[in-house]
Amino acid sequence: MILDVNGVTKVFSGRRKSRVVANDNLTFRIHEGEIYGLLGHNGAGKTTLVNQILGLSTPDSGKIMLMGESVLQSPARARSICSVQPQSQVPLGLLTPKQAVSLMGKMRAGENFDPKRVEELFDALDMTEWANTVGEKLSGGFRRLTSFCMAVIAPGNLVILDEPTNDVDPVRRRYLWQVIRNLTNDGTSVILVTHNVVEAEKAVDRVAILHKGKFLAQGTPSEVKSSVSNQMRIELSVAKESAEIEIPGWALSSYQNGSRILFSMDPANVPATIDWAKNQVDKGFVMDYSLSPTTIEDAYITLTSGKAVV
Ligand SMILES: Nc1ncnc2c1ncn2[C@@H]1O[C@H](COP(=O)(O)OP(=O)(O)OP(=O)(O)O)[C@@H](O)[C@H]1O
Repeated sequence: MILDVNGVTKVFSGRRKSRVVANDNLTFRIHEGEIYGLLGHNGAGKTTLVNQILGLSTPDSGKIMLMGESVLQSPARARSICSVQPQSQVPLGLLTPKQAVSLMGKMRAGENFDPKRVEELFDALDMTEWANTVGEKLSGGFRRLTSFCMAVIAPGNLVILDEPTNDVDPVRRRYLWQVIRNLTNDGTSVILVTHNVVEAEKAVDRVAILHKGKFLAQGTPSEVKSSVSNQMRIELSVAKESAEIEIPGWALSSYQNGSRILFSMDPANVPATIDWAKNQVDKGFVMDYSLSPTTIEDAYITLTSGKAVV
């Protein structure tokens, strides 16, 4: 096992003697070669948890063991076992991606650093063309990819990636997930910290949903989904954002975000749903629709809103 987090609680003091329970009795384990998704809204407690795994802050109670030893007893060891891509952009200044990634490789691997690995990584992410462009002239996406390469050039046993695909285009996102999967094939474990539930569903082996410091669900994406429902969902793009679509009788729950509307339904009602959706398109109320089993995004919304959404 790489990481064993047991009953970790961290409390901050807020304004006027208030207390913020940023992590509330969190327990989970990560095995070799596993990608573990940590999902949660802003302020859910993800960074607080990561900082404690890295030995940058101390739990008020509970234990964190990294590869069999307590982080508390040896925070420096924890930082050498973990490689991190922070959420904020790394200030590259006048360094090029090639210089920054090579520097990090030399710092982490010393004499074992192989410069060919930098070329392989840039090639895998289709960024060779930008390898020698100074940081301040790079787009946000290439800066993010450079920061990702710095985290994985000489990875520790546990790689922690905080929103690694922010600003990255869809094609390179796919390349990036492939690089991550290849890392895990060599036994490296990954914690993926993200708000992007849809993307995480495809990438992770197991997932935890963190909300207001507590885990609301943990397991494989299928386990988390089935803990909430085994329903179907229809997603609609309405023609006008202001359009108010009447909630159909078969809808078990509904959710609207701008021009996107989701309804959940019992699988037995799929034929009626398709007829209804075609009718909405014919009337010009709906631009298009898609029908699918409920996703982890639905489970996430249901769990974190406390409401029966799709
Ligand atoms: N040093 C601190 N002092 C007081 N409160 C803090 C401190 N650090 C975090 N908090 C509070 O703890 C809670 C969890 O914060 P945390 O940064 O861990 O959330 P997060 O899930 O990483 O959020 P985001 O996705 O926005 O980065 C928040 O309510 C935050 O205001």
